[in-house]
Amino acid sequence: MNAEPAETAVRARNLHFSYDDVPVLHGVDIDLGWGTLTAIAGPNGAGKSTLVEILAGVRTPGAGSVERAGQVALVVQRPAAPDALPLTVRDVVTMGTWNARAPRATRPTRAQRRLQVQDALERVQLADLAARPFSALSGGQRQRALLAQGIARQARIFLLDEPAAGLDADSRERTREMLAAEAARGAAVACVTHDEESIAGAGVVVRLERGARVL
Ligand SMILES: Nc1ncnc2c1ncn2[C@@H]1O[C@H](COP(=O)(O)OP(=O)(O)OP(=O)(O)O)[C@@H](O)[C@H]1O
Repeated sequence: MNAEPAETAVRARNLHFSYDDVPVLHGVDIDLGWGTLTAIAGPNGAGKSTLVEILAGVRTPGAGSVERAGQVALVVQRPAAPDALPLTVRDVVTMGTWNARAPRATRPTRAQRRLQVQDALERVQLADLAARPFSALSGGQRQRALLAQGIARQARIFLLDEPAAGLDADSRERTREMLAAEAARGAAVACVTHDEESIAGAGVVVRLERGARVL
């Protein structure tokens, strides 16, 4: 059953973007559907990361529009958080439950937050590593911890930027399974990927070449 208010989670139209004066996106349209796993494929430099950052709202397009029908979690493999910060994996996931904007009466209690965090850690198979320093995780594990942070935050739109290199086959498979599971729960999931199996397993494949959609 799909209880979401709209079929489209993210709707972007006619996106243009330039770094300084170098145009890298030329009029890209993309829709991400609830309950759908979308693979964003294409050669190096095609503009995939830039597109995902615009969809997530961390970059502003030079022209075009983006509508989001839910909260977004952007998952990158090498987050900007300095490695010197003594955060455990559980701390990072718990940060997802801080919502200063919510009225006090609707904020989860400490016990509810603990359950949300535990559920999120289990869904990404990191419960065993919860007490580890976040900085000691591998790239794939960090990616899963950030996915868990989004789950704990109850984000319904997950955008992942997976670099070409760095994940072994087992890690790629785990990530694939988790993303498919979140999509099966009704989330909108989009993943930049060079992994043929991820592309084959996605419900929708979007392909960018030189800043334009070819699929
Ligand atoms: N911060 C930046 N400043 C200037 N140019 C940039 C910047 N980031 C990316 N670019 C350029 O914009 C273009 C698109 O880059 P982007 O990272 O979006 O592509 P991509 O498809 O994600 O590539 P990859 O598969 O290699 O990650 C490339 O030509 C890149 O060199």
